[in-house]
Amino acid sequence: MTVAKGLEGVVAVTSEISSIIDGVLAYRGIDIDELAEKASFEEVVYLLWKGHLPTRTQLDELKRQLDQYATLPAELLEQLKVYSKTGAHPMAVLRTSVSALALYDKEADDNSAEANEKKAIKLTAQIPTIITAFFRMRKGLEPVAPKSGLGFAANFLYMLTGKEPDRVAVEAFDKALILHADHELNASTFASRVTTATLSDMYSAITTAIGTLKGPLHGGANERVMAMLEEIGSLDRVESYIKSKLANKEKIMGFGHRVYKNGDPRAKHLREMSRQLADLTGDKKWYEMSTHIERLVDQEKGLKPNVDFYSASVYTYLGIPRDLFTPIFAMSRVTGWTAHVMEQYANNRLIRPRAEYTGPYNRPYIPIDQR
Ligand SMILES: CC(=O)SCCNC(=O)CCNC(=O)[C@H](O)C(C)(C)COP(=O)(O)OP(=O)(O)OC[C@H]1O[C@@H](n2cnc3c(N)ncnc32)[C@H](O)[C@@H]1OP(=O)(O)O
Ligand SMILES: O=C([O-])CC(=O)C(=O)O
Repeated sequence: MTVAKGLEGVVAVTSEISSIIDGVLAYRGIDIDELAEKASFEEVVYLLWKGHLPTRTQLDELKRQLDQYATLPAELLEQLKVYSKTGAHPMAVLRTSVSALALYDKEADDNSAEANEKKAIKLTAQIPTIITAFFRMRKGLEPVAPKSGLGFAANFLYMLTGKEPDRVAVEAFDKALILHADHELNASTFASRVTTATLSDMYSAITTAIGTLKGPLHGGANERVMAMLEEIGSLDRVESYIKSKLANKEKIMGFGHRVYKNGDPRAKHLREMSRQLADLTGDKKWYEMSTHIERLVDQEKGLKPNVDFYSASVYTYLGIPRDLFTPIFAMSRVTGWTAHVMEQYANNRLIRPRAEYTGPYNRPYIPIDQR
């Protein structure tokens, strides 16, 4: 057997959803650079699920359904109140809450294409409500109910703060959601497909995916980037901090990638957004520290920033607390996960690789009294 450690280079499925070819990321064949500049998040969601861009009528209908399903079951809101007193991380709360949503959906175990399309909409609509309700309850505040007609990005910021956000914040946040929506066979998407391939249900697959995204080598890196920026604290401390981490062979969060070796095409958009928000807020510290780190890590290790690096400063400039960064990633990526779940059901085969056994052979069973 040849072992591909970490499954590097292994092509495990065929997919029509997103591609990374020669460092270019495309959703359904459309370059992410174009989508980031021209599309809205809802258009991208439709594109990922249906394979083509929506007409105005189709887009309005999707927005209507996202509004319709954004409210949470009352029982889950009660549960969230309990979770808000535990000190739990929002990703743990999101994982548990998405699993719990299945208990209140009569179609949870219906794996038909129609039921799965509806569940994809429900999950996408409800995750922002879970994140924001938990965030507010944790601060002793009442949750803010979703407001129809605001749009997905604006509604999240509204439910977070209780105030309608300004246009610049909405546009930046919408673009960040587009950039995070799908990414070929990344670890959490793969995990969701493994669960789906046993013919389990969509809620199980998305619960699996959230648990996988949470790790610091994947989506959890964005929160760690901000923790690092805060620990460094000022521009003049960047060089000694980074050089000493690298000398100790420690990883710098937000750098490196399994697939991109010459840079992640999403990072330039997030860098530019960080620059613009730094200008707008008049607080250039996080942006200047980030660009300095980027220069140093490239110079010392030849590593480039991934999607998680500049999203940290972007979300901070938008006033979003650090431990919501990965839940926000999940709130966008659930659209890609559900697209992959539906694609997997449509052409399923159990995913079951092999392991090369490296343990001992031919050992006798020793009775318990003789051990
Ligand atoms: C949305 C996302 O999931 S994007 C990725 C988010 N994760 C992070 O930002 C965490 C930091 N980055 C990493 O840990 C890695 O680059 C990964 C997990 C993203 C990719 O990992 P792999 O493809 O397995 O690469 P691997 O970890 O084997 O790294 C190869 C070499 O580059 C080094 N390296 C990779 N990333 C980094 C980093 N961020 N900082 C310092 N060194 C690094 C490794 O130490 C290793 O060096 P060595 O050959 O001297 O041992
Ligand atoms: O593709 C990966 O390995 C990780 C990543 O960038 C993503 O999930 O967006």
